[in-house]
Amino acid sequence: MMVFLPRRYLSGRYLQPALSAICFLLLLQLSLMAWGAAANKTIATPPVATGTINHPVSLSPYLVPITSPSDSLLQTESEPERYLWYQLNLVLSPDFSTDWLLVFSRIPHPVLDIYLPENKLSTNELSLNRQYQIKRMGVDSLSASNPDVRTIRLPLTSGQTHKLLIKVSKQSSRNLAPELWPASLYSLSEYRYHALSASLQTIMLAMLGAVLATALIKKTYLYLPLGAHLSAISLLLVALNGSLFRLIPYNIDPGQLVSTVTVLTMLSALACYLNLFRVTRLTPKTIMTLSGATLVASGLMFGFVFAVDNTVPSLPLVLLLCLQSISLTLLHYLLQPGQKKQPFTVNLIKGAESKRRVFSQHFRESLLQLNQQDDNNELTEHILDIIDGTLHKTPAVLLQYENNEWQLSSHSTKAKQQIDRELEHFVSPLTQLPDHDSDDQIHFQDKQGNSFWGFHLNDDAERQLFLVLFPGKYQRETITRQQALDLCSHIKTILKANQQTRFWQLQASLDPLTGLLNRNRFFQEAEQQIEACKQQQLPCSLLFVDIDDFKRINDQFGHPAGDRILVEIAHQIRDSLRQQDLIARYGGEEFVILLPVTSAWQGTRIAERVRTRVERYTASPMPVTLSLGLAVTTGEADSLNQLINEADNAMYTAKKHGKNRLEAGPSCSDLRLSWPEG
Ligand SMILES: Nc1nc2c(ncn2[C@@H]2O[C@H](COP(=O)(O)OP(=O)(O)OP(=O)(O)O)[C@@H](O)[C@H]2O)c(=O)[nH]1
Repeated sequence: MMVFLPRRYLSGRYLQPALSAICFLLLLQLSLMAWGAAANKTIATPPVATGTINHPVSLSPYLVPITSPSDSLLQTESEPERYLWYQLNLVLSPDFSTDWLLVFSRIPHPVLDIYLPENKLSTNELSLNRQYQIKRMGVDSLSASNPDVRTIRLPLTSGQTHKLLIKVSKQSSRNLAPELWPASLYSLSEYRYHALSASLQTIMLAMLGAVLATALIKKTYLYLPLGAHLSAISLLLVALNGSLFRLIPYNIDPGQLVSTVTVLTMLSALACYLNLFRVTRLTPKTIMTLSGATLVASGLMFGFVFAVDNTVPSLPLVLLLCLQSISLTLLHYLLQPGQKKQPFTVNLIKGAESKRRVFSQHFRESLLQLNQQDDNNELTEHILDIIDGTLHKTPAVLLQYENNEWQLSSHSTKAKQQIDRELEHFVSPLTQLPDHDSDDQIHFQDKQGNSFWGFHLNDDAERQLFLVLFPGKYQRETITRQQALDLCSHIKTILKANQQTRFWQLQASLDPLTGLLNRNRFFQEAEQQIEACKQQQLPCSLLFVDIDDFKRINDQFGHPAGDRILVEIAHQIRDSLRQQDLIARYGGEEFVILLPVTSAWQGTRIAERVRTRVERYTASPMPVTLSLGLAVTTGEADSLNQLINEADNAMYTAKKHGKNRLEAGPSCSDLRLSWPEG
């Protein structure tokens, strides 16, 4: 039962007192048993079996030892000292006239003769005298015609007292005291009951073994209630078979013990159902199955406790209990309770077949606005607004995975914190979703029964977007799964369109060979930057860059190799710039670089860095150098075109002065530059 407790109760603080209490109860039980055994010893003669209405006849677990048979005819036996004699008196209630069987589980004695009363003799049994017939069951008397028979039929007449004499050899092959012979007396119907319950017992023990093995292999506590239940029902079957009565003190009423174990069996079955409710994902079908089974289990229990009135269960009830145990075991294997350490049960739910619901015009318009969202944060904010408006304020958390990092956004701080706390348990199933159908979702359920639905929203490999909704507890969800699926499906469509638009916009802005900005895009971006700097009265510098003697490279290595070198040099230039600098391929082997918020002096430092990096770049088949021209904004009237012209002219001056150098335009006149020669 410990497994139903929250883990904090398993800490030392609670565990120690619990263990002490259990030890105390066990000690108490042992003391009572010892007291019972001691009290039992004071009874001189164990009771002899007698019949009543409720117990027509029962066998005393102790046979009464007698010094010699009372019958004078039996004293004619040779070597009487080799044998022990026992007597069993049976009184069969007048209401019962069925045949009775005396069953021995084991016969380790060379001689075991049963002297039966003479009435109801059958013709093929040996008659010794008028009063008794002998049934030889000892090991020495076994032969092909008398095989190992352990069961004899007793010719008992209703309402009469029967005296049974048992003669055994003193030595037994296993030195087993006769008092401990496992023998039982059954009516014929009881015997069948015994055989059936023995088979059931085997099945239950096999299931118990399988369940305990599963619990060990999976290292999970979740199968333990089932283990306890199967143990209880196995114990019940053992008790019903009668074997248990020989292991317990005589003064305990076996009927009461069986009743107690029966109630324990039913209670543990109920505990198993509760456990299944707790640890499995509850679909309407499972709810129906589990509720029905729990009702049957409760009905059985109340029926037994109140109607059957403290007696041993009937055969149909035992059969029902066993069937219930089998179905409980099957349920456990079919519903597969979640793993240990996993705070959630996690299930993949395949996408619904039904068509998407058509949303209102207003909703579609609000979704379409997603197209205009360039900024990621604005986009997530907008998605959250839509979910708020559409899903009746169902808490939602957006999980973004970008640059190996998870970012959470939500309008509900509580929901965000909850996901944040258990992030690793959420993300590992969520990241499996992109491999599934787009409408598939993950259903998480925590131990309190709260559901979480996880969806994958986009197909962008660099930036994955997931949505986790908190629809509510068990089946009392605020929204239907279909509503959530419809919404996600629409968001996915829009995000895809948005992503494609952005992709093509980006493609149109880039130079196809080098991947740098193209001229048009450079003009758009650079004009905005210059305008922004002008407003804040900050300088902007512009560099015009040309690769020296590129024709020679082409001529020597061919045009394709020239292309590769051009790309490599372009990347070398880009990598020696700051993040805010804009670089574009101006044409051929020429590049323009806008350096925002950069004075002429800072511009010369950056230009020099670019020049030296390319000069030192040795991976190309021949040394490559750059000629650069610098211009800087000086006042209100500066335009981008003017800057480019001035920097271009300065670059030509650099070519004229020997290449592999920087020349500054007139706008940088206050600079006193000193460049290394050639
Ligand atoms: N491989 C390749 N070559 C290009 C590309 N664009 C322009 N060129 C070549 O670059 C060379 C430019 O030659 P020029 O303008 O004479 O100048 P240069 O040889 O670099 O000499 P200087 O500018 O005086 O240092 C031409 O041969 C063009 O064919 C290109 O995309 N790929």
